[in-house]
Amino acid sequence: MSVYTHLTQQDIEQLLTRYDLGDLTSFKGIESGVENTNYFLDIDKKGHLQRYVLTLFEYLPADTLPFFINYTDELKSSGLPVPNPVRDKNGIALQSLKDKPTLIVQCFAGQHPDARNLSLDQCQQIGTMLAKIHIAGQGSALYQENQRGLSWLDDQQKRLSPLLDQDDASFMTEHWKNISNAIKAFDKLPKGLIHGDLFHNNVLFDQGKISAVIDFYQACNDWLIYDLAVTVNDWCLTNKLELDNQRSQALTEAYAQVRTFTEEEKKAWPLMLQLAAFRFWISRLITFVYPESQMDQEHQANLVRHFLDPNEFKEMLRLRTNDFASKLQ
Ligand SMILES: Nc1ncnc2c1ncn2[C@@H]1O[C@H](COP(=O)(O)OP(=O)(O)O)[C@@H](O)[C@H]1O
Ligand SMILES: N[C@@H](CCOP(=O)(O)O)C(=O)O
Repeated sequence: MSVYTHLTQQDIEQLLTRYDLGDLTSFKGIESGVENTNYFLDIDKKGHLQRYVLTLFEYLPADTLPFFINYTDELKSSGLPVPNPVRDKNGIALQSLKDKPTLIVQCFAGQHPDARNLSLDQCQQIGTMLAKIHIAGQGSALYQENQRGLSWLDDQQKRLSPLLDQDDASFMTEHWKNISNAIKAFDKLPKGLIHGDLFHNNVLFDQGKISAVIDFYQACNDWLIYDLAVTVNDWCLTNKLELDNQRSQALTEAYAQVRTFTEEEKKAWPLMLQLAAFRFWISRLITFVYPESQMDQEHQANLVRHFLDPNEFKEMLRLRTNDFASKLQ
């Protein structure tokens, strides 16, 4: 499970004294997280039980968090179902617990959709939602560099390739050379605030409708069409990891109903699918090759981490490179 930092009832009750939320009735570590430590908190306020999610950030430094707080506040103000942090009695969102930056957010109802059984309707809903997220971000003054953008990818592929077997190393180097060269031809792709990690396990559905989009901690300014490619690469797959054309069409057409694609975005689409596959191949490889690198000893001892299979994205990269049929309408 991915609860890296263990909390006692006393730890949480102490934190709650800063808020006006009510009394803790129970709490439970959330096993499904990947990056951070999350707990469900059940809190009773005058006989009314409310559930919250407490997050301790294991890697993100406190000074990066105001961006995410402000961004989710803005999205919430635009009427989108995203968890923005609860404020304490002094109006402050960002706290610290066990020396980790800490936030409490509202817990939304609903379940993650079943990865093996994503329906056309769910794909349409997420396409519409992503376009609304992009439109909502268009007027924002907020800015955050993509920490997993082109220069990070360039550094990481140099660092990783000597550690891979020869076939994988040359596959990586060659694909990166092609992708990073091809991107230079596109200098007018619309940019804005993106989610950056809109996988199905960052979305909740309740009674058939999206009830929440969560985990904005990869959000940043980057190409909007790249965000769509990240989403399609997770939501629109056959069981062989090819693009499922029906789902992909449903998702991208629903998106385009809200935000029209530019001609340059249409041309860049096959490349963006490759870039998105490359990005997650790299980030998943890092957790395999350097699983301990970002963690201190105390946390390693507590840890059974969810390892996500990098080879899925390597295979996706191979398939997307040879896929000449995928088009945006
Ligand atoms: N606001 C929320 N409402 C409901 N469930 C949530 C909320 N935040 C997190 N969760 C649950 O906790 C799990 C882990 O949260 P997530 O933010 O994805 O963690 P990580 O960044 O560690 O992957 C989610 O998959 C979801 O089931
Ligand atoms: N959705 C990602 C997991 C989160 O990626 P990270 O780069 O934010 O650690 C995946 O499935 O690989």
